[in-house]
Amino acid sequence: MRGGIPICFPQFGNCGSLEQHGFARNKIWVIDDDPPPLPPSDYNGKVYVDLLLKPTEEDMKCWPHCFEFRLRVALAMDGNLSMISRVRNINGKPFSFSFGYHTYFSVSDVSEVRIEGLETLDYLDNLHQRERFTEQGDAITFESEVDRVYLSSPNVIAVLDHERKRTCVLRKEGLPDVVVWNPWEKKSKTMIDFGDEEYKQMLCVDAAAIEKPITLKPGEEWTGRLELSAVPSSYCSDHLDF
Ligand SMILES: O=P(O)(O)OC[C@H]1O[C@@H](O)[C@H](O)[C@@H](O)[C@@H]1O
Repeated sequence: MRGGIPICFPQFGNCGSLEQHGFARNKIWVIDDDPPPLPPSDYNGKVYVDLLLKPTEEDMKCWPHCFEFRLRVALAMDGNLSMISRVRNINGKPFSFSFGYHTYFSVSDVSEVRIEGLETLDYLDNLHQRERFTEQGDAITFESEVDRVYLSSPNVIAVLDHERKRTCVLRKEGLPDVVVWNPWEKKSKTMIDFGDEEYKQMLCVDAAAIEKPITLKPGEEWTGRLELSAVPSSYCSDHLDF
């Protein structure tokens, strides 16, 4: 079974020596029982939890850098979901990492979905040895396998689901890249934790930092934010501030 928002850290994909998408998504995180409060400007009736990840001795063997990762997951009264990742270098030396919120969207029919906000951007195509192309179309639509890293994207992206008359809006900060992935029919059949037909009802649109890894000096902290909201499709894209 697949879904949710796995955290890809300290490596996105297979560009590096670590396991695919890094180790963070396969770890048990600890709940911080006494998290710092939300800033008053952000309070707005939100409920939140802070999850912490620190490297184990085993992690240090394959990635020898000491860090603290604080993930705040906040849910607002209007249903908006925010994820705030803070990575701090508590090491004596600088380190670099890549990162992604590997967000699985449930859609009515992927052939009827389009993404707005990525048109005209350059992307690396994972299906062509990461060769660089430039997006030509108006909006991104789907009729075959897609596995791309769109570069230097705007901070607002919309996933429009016509059949469901719903638009999911991604607002991001600190995350210049966007990965778009759907395995389509042939690849789905090779994935043991994925039904043969499940590609029709999903689409991954991941806010990420991949092309230019993040480097932190000792004591430095990086923040990457993602906010997801769902609005009726009639509201869409003219009202969005791309
Ligand atoms: O099977 P995994 O490790 O969860 O990865 C799924 C996909 O995740 C995407 O983000 C990658 O771009 C794809 O290349 C990859 O196949």
